[in-house]
Amino acid sequence: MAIPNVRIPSRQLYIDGEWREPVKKNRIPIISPATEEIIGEIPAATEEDVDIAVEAARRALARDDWGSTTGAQRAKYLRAIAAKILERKSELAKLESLDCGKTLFEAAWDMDDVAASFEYYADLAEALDSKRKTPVDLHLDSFKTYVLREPLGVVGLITPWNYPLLMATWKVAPALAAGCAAILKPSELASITCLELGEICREVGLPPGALNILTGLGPEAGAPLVSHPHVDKIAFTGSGATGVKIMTAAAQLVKPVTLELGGKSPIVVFDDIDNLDLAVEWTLFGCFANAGQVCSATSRLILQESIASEFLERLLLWIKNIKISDPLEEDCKLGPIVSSGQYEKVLKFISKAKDEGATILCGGERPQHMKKGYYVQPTIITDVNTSMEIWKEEVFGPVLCVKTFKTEEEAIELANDTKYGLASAIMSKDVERCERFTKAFQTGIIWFNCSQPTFTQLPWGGRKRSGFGRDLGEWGLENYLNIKQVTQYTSVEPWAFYKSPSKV
Ligand SMILES: NC(=O)C1=CN([C@@H]2O[C@H](COP(=O)(O)OP(=O)(O)OC[C@H]3O[C@@H](n4cnc5c(N)ncnc54)[C@H](O)[C@@H]3O)[C@@H](O)[C@H]2O)C=CC1
Ligand code: BAL
Ligand code: NA
Repeated sequence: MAIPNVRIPSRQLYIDGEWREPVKKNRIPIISPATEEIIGEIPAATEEDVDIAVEAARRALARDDWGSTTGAQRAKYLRAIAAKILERKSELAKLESLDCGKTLFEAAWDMDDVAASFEYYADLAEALDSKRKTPVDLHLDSFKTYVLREPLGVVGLITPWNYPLLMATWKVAPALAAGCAAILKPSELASITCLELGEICREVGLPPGALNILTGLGPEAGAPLVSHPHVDKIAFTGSGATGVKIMTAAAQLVKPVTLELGGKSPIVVFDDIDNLDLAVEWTLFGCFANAGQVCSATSRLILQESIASEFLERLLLWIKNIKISDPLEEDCKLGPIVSSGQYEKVLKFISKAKDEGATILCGGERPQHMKKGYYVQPTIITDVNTSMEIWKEEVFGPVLCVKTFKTEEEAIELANDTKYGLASAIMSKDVERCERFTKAFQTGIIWFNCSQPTFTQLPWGGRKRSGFGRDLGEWGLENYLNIKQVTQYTSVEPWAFYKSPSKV
């Protein structure tokens, strides 16, 4: 892909189909994770802007041009958005890469996934028309009933920085498909492409207020959305700590939430694998793609003892081939961490692991050849025990910790030895064993002989401290629908529960 010359657009908040300056006129600098320089700025919304956006969303729902649309009509908007994303793919990919530091190659992948997701939910929006009203046969003469699937209302979508436009799309696309009016609050660490989604919505003529985009800080722009009485639901992806705050605030209003939080996912490798290199490559990809800043990263390698030394030797050879560079450089496979705060946090995890007695088998530091930017070498940590922080806590960086096992039972116990429950992977050629692990793994996502491939059609979400609810697939759409039952008495006979006065 030729790297286009792009300018970072200077945008305002996207409210009611227009660009609007934040009431308090505050802005937040955009800091390049690759150079540490300020490369632009984004508007910073506050409570006042949230109020204006919620009103705009409510008006959109009350207006025929959004509130009375069929799924087929909404599908046209979603397809038009997908087409614009693809038209601007190389530019958007570069903006994403500049903003969050992911490699240009991965950013381009994200843009394909974004477009595919809008197209997928366009199909589901169309299909919704025939399911909008579903009769339920009670086999009774005196009652006729049906169930309606309606848009849930005004929804608040709070998203992270690791896949900025993709994580926003996983929520925006189904919310619009369902007919909701949405307010998106992307992460202050990477909002550029989400603001461009606003421009795309404007260009395709999405009715004003159907999607509003408020950039800004979590406590200033996210929290008021959660506690706003006219926001009917919050869908969140991000850290466990913020998830707890959101659930607590939403509970005061009995507001439904879905939470996609972090993980510390295992990848279990058995000695019967046919192809060692294949397993090694998936292990690397499972932990180092997107510089390890993936909620489902398989960051605990659980390795059968009989192949441990051979496997680790191969891992070290493969790691040498990972090109660490400016993420826009061709063939870059590991870019910087998103921000100085996250960078410091990752390095602290590594030094704590050392302090606790673990061995840094490779990496563990800033790569010597990168003088600027928040780069961390791909890191493998061994001699880990299950009480160490590095075994228990999500690092969100390119850090793999390793433990070995002898028996299948031991492997299952280690895999499930975590408060999280997002994903698990198993590498083995024994299909029956893989089936046993499917049952035993306490996670919402299971990968056999791979790690991380993610498809729009399949449910995405976790258990335990990884949260609840599912993005993607038909489950993603259900998040934004209100189920309403309608029961009609069709008989002319009296109900006859009370004694009728006419008969006294
Ligand atoms: N599950 C996942 O995909 C992600 C997990 N994380 C984890 O979170 C850690 C910290 O990253 P952060 O960027 O600080 O995550 P965060 O959870 O604070 O941020 C996610 C979103 O929540 C918003 N937010 C923050 N405080 C809020 C509040 N009180 N009310 C409403 N919204 C609020 C943020 O502005 C952002 O849009 C990472 O080190 C990583 O472990 C981070 C990003 C994605
Ligand atoms: N693979 C994208 C899911 C996430 O990290 O949130
Ligand atoms: Na950024």
